[in-house]
Amino acid sequence: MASKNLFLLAGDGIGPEAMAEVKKLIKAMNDKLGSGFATDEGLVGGCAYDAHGVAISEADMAKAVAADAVLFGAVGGPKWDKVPYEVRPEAGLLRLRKDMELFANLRPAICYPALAASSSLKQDVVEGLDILIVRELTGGVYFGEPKQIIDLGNGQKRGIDTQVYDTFEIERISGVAFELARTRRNHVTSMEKRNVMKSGVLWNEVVSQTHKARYSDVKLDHMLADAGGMQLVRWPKQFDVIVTDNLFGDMLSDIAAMLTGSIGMLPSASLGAPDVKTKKRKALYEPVHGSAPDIAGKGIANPIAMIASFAMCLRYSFGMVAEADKLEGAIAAVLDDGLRTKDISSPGMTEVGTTEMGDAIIAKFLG
Ligand SMILES: NC(=O)C1=CN([C@@H]2O[C@H](COP(=O)(O)OP(=O)(O)OC[C@H]3O[C@@H](n4cnc5c(N)ncnc54)[C@H](O)[C@@H]3O)[C@@H](O)[C@H]2O)C=CC1
Ligand SMILES: CC(C)CC(=O)C(=O)O
Ligand SMILES: [Mg+2]
Repeated sequence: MASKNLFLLAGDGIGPEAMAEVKKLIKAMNDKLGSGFATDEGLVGGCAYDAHGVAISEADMAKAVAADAVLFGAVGGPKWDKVPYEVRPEAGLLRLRKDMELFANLRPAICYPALAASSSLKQDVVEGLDILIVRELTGGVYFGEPKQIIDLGNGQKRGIDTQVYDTFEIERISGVAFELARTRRNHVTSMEKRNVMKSGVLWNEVVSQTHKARYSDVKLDHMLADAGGMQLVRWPKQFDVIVTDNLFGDMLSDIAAMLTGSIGMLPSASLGAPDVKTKKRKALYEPVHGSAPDIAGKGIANPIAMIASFAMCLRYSFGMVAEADKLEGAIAAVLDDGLRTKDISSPGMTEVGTTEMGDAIIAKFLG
């Protein structure tokens, strides 16, 4: 069987702790199921800066581009707060997204039945929740130029970021959202701020045109992004697929994370366009959370977001749908058994560390 080449970038903070659980899972799949994964590892973020003075080396960038899929942990932390902006840890992740042209970031927020009572929201608000945020990932204010701080010479400085979207960027991300909606509950909500932003006006127009031209069978709603944030915590089950820009998608998915119990639960897939000849798409899989410096090194991080990101990798990069379903089922089953990391723990549950949670999920998956 041809190898499935995975490039692992664990990063900083809890990144390596969560990635360790996925490495155990990959080894178990190779040893017990003959899954045929070949892995290589590189440095990204603060650890890459410490080693090479950049947030990702050219050699590791080349490996990421060449891999069938990249698994990414998390980057950043207070240790690197003062490094030059261009080489800050987060720049490594942004470069991966941009250079690999990973324009579509899928962030599913699913409330596992066992966690419905432990959300900070009322049980009936989150029970059965299954929404998908489709975040545009290579445009908007994260990448728009100019992006600078200028000295105004009067004791004042001016910080500038630029929100830019072209028609094709909005068209292709809304196409992804409509296609995915057709496999779900056939409903897309587009979020922008057309009341204050020109890019929001264009976003709204292009999503509507794309809908009319190719996806009129899908229900489409438009919502201002601030109201969308409010509706997400008021009655999130009104949504199926949310499509939004890079910045709003970042913020709305952190909000959605708390509907599921913890940000330690939310996986994501960042996908490029399918290659015209091979149909393969570049892909990077990462938890929605960051490096969590406050809990790094304590062995208490929730590895579920990272493991569920690997499940998305099985599904989207390798077509291993049965294995992906089984892995997601193993996560649900372990939660049903009452196992909880600290972030999702509640009275009467069995609190476990990162390693125990990983081991339990792997055992269920193989069992
Ligand atoms: N994709 C990435 O690599 C991201 C990196 N970051 C970076 O991470 C650093 C910390 O950022 P924060 O704003 O604190 O966000 P964060 O997501 O790292 O942490 C926010 C809170 O959630 C908790 N948390 C996060 N993941 C968890 C997990 N798996 N299990 C249990 N608890 C978890 C943390 O302990 C913390 O209290 C910053 O340098 C930031 O730039 C932030 C977001 C994404
Ligand atoms: C570059 C990242 C640190 C931004 C972020 O928070 C995210 O993509 O979730
Ligand atoms: Mg974020």
